[in-house]
Amino acid sequence: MPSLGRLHLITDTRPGRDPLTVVRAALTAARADLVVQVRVEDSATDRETYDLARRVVALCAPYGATCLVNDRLHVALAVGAAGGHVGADDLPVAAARHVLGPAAVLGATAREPGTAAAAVTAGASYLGVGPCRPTRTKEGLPPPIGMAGVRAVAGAVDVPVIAIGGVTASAVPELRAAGAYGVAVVGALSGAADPARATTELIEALTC
Ligand SMILES: Cc1ncc(COP(=O)(O)OP(=O)(O)O)c(N)n1
Ligand SMILES: Cc1ncsc1CCOP(=O)(O)O
Ligand SMILES: [Mg+2]
Repeated sequence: MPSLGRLHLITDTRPGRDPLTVVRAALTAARADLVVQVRVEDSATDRETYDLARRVVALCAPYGATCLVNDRLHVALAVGAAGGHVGADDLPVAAARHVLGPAAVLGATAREPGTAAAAVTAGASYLGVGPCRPTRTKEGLPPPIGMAGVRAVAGAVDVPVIAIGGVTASAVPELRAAGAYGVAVVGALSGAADPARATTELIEALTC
């Protein structure tokens, strides 16, 4: 399996956003270092999710970038995505691994070392860890775990830790120092005036 990209762009499908324009811009800057996670609103239909994911897979392919699908693993399989991401309200990790198969990339959300280690045992190939900082992008989240929380999880597992929640380029050095392998962002790219430039800044912070 190729190594996991360090910058995960999660699509912002809130009203008024233009996720495909942001994906295109990020791909030109990050190329194969980019992982695009297709994440839609809960109210989106499977058909809408499929149509978006199919387009993201096609955009990623020429760059060798990775496309994952959040929650809806049947969509991941249908569009030929590299894998998916599951959390507490989704299929259990072992069931997700069963659905996707042994070669797929499978991410799982974790906030503390015990659940993180259990997710890896169940078949997760990376962990999404957070929210590490305050964010307004998703409602109903538990309190941020901070750098100490990221460090605790990273110390407990041997798979890549992807920090999520309020991540900006300026936060990347302390996240890396805490053991994060990479970061997942919505607002840092979706809300950027120049998403390609913002992508370059994140990649430089992640690879310097
Ligand atoms: C990389 C990454 N980490 C965490 C999440 C959150 O997943 P989940 O807890 O299932 O919440 P939703 O995104 O489904 O609302 C993620 N998507 N990606
Ligand atoms: C889906 C999700 N899960 C935890 S934080 C988050 C949203 C992260 O968005 P942002 O990068 O804008 O803080
Ligand atoms: Mg989920």
